[in-house]
Amino acid sequence: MTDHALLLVNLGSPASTDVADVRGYLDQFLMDPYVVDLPWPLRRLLVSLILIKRPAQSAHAYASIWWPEGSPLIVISRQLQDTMCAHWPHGPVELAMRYGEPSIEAALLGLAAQGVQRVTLAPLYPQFAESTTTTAIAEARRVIAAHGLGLEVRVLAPFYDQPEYLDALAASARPYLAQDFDHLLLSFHGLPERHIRKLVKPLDPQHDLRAADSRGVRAEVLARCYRSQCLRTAEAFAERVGLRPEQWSVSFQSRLGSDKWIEPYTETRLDELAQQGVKKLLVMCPAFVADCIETLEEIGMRGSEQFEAAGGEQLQLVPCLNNQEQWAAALAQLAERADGRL
Ligand SMILES: C=CC1=C(C)c2cc3[nH]c(cc4nc(cc5[nH]c(cc1n2)c(C)c5CCC(=O)O)C(CCC(=O)O)=C4C)c(C)c3C=C
Ligand SMILES: [Fe+2]
Ligand SMILES: [Fe+2]
Repeated sequence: MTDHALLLVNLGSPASTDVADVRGYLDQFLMDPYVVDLPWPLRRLLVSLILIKRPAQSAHAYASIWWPEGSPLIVISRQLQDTMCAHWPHGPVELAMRYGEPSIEAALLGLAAQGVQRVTLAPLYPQFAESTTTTAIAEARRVIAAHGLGLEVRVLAPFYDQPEYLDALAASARPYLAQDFDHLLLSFHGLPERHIRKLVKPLDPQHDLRAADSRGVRAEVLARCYRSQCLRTAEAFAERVGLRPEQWSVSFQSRLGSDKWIEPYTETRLDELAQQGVKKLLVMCPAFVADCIETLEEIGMRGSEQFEAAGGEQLQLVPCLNNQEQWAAALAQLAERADGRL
């Protein structure tokens, strides 16, 4: 059977580092109601305000990490797509981005035109958020309905606690953990607290968005709480690699706007750790399966500078899973048993 495709989906990047391209990309991204969850007029106003200064700042940041072949996120995702072909015997392996190119629409239309009957949709986000997982699924659903595509789709659920993902993460980190280091910071992408509260409050009005660990979180709450899933990933990872509690901590990066985002903030932790005497800091970003502007520029460049200015000696960024063989094999196993509905 060669009519069962695997569709890898990640977030996306601007087409180039030109300010106009970055502005168009940010506009598409931030006008997504799953990302800025405000009614359209307020969303339009807020995003237009953000788009006054942000495109130039982001274009500068993208330019500092851009590769000759293009955006690291897209280039690495293409490499993973190639590697996955050897792990997916059921049909083509395609790549799509939620924003920008290659689009989910083009990918699904292309697969349908090739005679594909079934698609396993794999949003490449280990932890669940509406601003990542849900919007990717919603876009696939929209495309299929709009074009009347008769595709049978299965969805890979968030895999924050799945042994294959955690084992790949542990294997990728071990060479770095074998070196001399004082502390490991697991920096996850942040999220406005509101995004979590609206999903979790109806299930558990008392749910603690400042909790230090994920112990005791009920399964149905865990399934909706991005922050608890990040903590669960970190706890399971630390156990796998045998870290003592004082050797690691969790933080959340990339805050945008003036809303309250989940804490502790990575920026704050970088200063605190340096002030506590940490000299050699390792940073991993397990919410990202591919290196991107958020890891390479925000942590690897700006985070390093901040840590050193605060008295630290060296911040070493552990690369994301990227195109590592163990990760590709893990993803194939996860995709094989994907059974979520579109
Ligand atoms: C890993 C999961 C991600 C979550 C959750 C997420 C939420 C989220 N992001 C923004 C705003 C921005 N994110 C940007 C880049 C970006 N975000 C993710 C992943 C998650 N985002 C990735 C993989 C990337 C990298 C893209 C790349 O091209 O390398 C950006 C653009 C860059 C910048 O200007 O800083 C913005 C803006 C919000 C508002 C949000 C939740 C509400
Ligand atoms: Fe983001
Ligand atoms: Fe939680």
